Amino acid sequence: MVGMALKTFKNVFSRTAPFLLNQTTDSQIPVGLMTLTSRRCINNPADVQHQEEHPVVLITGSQGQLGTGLARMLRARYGKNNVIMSDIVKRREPKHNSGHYVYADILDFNNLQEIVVNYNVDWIIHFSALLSAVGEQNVSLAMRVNIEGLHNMLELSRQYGIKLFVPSTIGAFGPDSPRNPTPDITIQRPRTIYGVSKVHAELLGEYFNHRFGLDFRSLRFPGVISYDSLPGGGTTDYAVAVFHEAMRTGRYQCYLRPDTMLPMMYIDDCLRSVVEFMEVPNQDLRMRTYNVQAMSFTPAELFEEIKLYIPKLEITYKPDERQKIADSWPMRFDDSRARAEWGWSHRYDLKALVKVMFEGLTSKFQAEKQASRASRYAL
Ligand SMILES: NC(=O)c1ccc[n+]([C@@H]2O[C@H](COP(=O)([O-])OP(=O)(O)OC[C@H]3O[C@@H](n4cnc5c(N)ncnc54)[C@H](O)[C@@H]3O)[C@@H](O)[C@H]2O)c1
Ligand SMILES: C[C@@H](O)[C@H](N)C(=O)O
Repeated sequence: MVGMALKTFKNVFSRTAPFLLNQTTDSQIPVGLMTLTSRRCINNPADVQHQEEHPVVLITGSQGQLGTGLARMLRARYGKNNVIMSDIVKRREPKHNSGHYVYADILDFNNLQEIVVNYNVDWIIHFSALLSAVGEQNVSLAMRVNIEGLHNMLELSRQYGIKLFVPSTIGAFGPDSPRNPTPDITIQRPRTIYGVSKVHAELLGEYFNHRFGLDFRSLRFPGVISYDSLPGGGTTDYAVAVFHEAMRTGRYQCYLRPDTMLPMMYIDDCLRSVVEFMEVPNQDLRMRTYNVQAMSFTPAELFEEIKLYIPKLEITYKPDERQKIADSWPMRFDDSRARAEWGWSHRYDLKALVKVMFEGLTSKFQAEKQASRASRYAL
């Protein structure tokens, strides 16, 4: 009886003040409650009215290409107050039509603890990262954000019993991997710091799962294409940039060769995959990391499809350092295990992607024009 009571106490206690129980040598982890009282205050945690039946989700790096859309999707599903967006930059969307937004530097463990405790976070969607092209420009920063930041997320999630999602990428494979198709489990020897940091995340996450029981989940995404948010400096960005340039100027200079085939996905499919994957019961997952794929195309194939909308589109090619990265990545993903084991299926193929991009950008540009006309009249 006493043993059981102690165990129950320990379980409850380890969720409320886990850093007092865990033996750790990590200097970033506070040694007592004093550290919490000295931290700066986050915005109105007292206002939080969670819908108890739904998880409270913290999104890191939420101002990037994927974060804003995911927050919208999760708020519609779990309630506005159950989703805490965070980043180190100011929010893009107007304050009045969004929910909680807090400053969170993923390199500041104490700040993360404060947020997790004050908002009673159940899930973390860890989006903060430096992408492939930007990472190669600043390897030290990429190592800090993508590797040290990931360590903080794992430790935080372990200590507070949080379900953790960390996206991986086609960039987690390298020239030694089979490229067409690339299966879930194969050789992974990437040649970018981005790819190395993602393999590191996959392996550490899986280790924390089998060693500590952490509910770690990861999906390897292809290049993600969206019209209402811009990509943050990856090798696949051309497939977004061409739509903007085609509609604004009728011209585009591509930094990849016309025959460079890469896996791609429309953002709605990508974000839906996160939600569906996170909702799979833990015991039903056979792996912690899965490939997900929608389509594969070359720049030449994409531009042909775009020319159905803009026949006079002028394309030139000037491959740069990103070509080498793309040449080492998968051409096609084998995502048969995600389809068979938890029901993944994409909805957008190349034709549907190009259609939705043109429709979305047309409305976006019209709205921008109207807003700028209105502000001119207001002066
Ligand atoms: N977009 C894609 O095509 C794609 C494909 C595969 C995987 N992914 C992965 O999905 C995740 C989200 O990608 P994205 O395209 O939205 O990235 P992004 O570059 O658009 O956004 C990343 C965000 O991280 C934030 N950030 C940087 N340093 C930070 C720090 N120290 N603390 C907190 N936040 C910090 C940035 O401010 C930015 O808002 C990344 O992990 C990325 O590797 C993206
Ligand atoms: C593929 C993906 O991880 C990202 N869009 C990049 O190119 O870096």
